[in-house]
Amino acid sequence: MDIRYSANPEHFKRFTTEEMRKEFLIEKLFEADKVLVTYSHVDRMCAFGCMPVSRAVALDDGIDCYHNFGTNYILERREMGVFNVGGAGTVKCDGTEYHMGFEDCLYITKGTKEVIFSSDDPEKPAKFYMASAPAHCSYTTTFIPMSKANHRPCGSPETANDRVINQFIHPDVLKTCQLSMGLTQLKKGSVWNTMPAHTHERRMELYFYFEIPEDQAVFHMMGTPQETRHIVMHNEQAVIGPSWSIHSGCGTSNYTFIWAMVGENQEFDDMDNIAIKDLR
Ligand SMILES: O=C(O)C(=O)C[C@H](O)C(=O)CO
Ligand SMILES: [Zn+2]
Repeated sequence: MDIRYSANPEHFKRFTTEEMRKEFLIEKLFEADKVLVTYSHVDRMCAFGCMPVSRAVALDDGIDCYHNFGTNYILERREMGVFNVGGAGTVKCDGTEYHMGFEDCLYITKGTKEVIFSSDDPEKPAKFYMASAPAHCSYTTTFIPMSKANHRPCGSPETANDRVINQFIHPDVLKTCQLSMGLTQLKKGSVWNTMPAHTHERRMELYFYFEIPEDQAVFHMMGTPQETRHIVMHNEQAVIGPSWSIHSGCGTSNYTFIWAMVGENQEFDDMDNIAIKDLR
């Protein structure tokens, strides 16, 4: 398991490119028949990736659960959101199967003992991207297709940020302890996400970028609004955004990303918006 301790904004000012990447970038989430996990000490958010190819793979495959989480199974005191960003596949939660196509989402409640991933076709394996945070009560495991999400169009072609924010794990859709998650799609020709930028001292945020063409990249902006830096991201990579940092990106093409937030509240619009002219 890859463990990340949190950096503060004063130290961040002096980070080299390599130090920034080591601290915040999650370079690899998918490897055939493995579960890859990054455990961030920012709000104890974890990013998981599982790509089952030749066999069904359990969530705790290769993970010493008691050593890393101090519990008997991973979701004993955690909740989890799952998005499929690959071919069709199935997530089995304590015996109940959820068949998931591309960009379908599943919320898995705290208390789910066994989670097993499989792909319909090894030639087109499913890729399950997951975010998980501590939870203190159980809600209902819920399958959320794109049709059930809240859709919030925003931006415009003139400012190259025409996009739709799709809120899947959100208080208007279902109850969770603290996790909220969604997927933002940029229109062709639009390259900026989350611009104008914001911070939210009340929540951290994890971004997972996908549908970035092989030869393209996203420049993910981080740092305090007065002291910004960037991390170059390639397809299917994630980045940890502490509460003090802006989180915005500019691609060399359009792309899609999944955001996941945890913290003090679940108020999506509780943001400290920053005017573009004030960014440094
Ligand atoms: O494109 C956007 O803008 C977003 O998707 C914003 C994220 O959802 C976010 O940062 C929520 O706090
Ligand atoms: Zn945000």
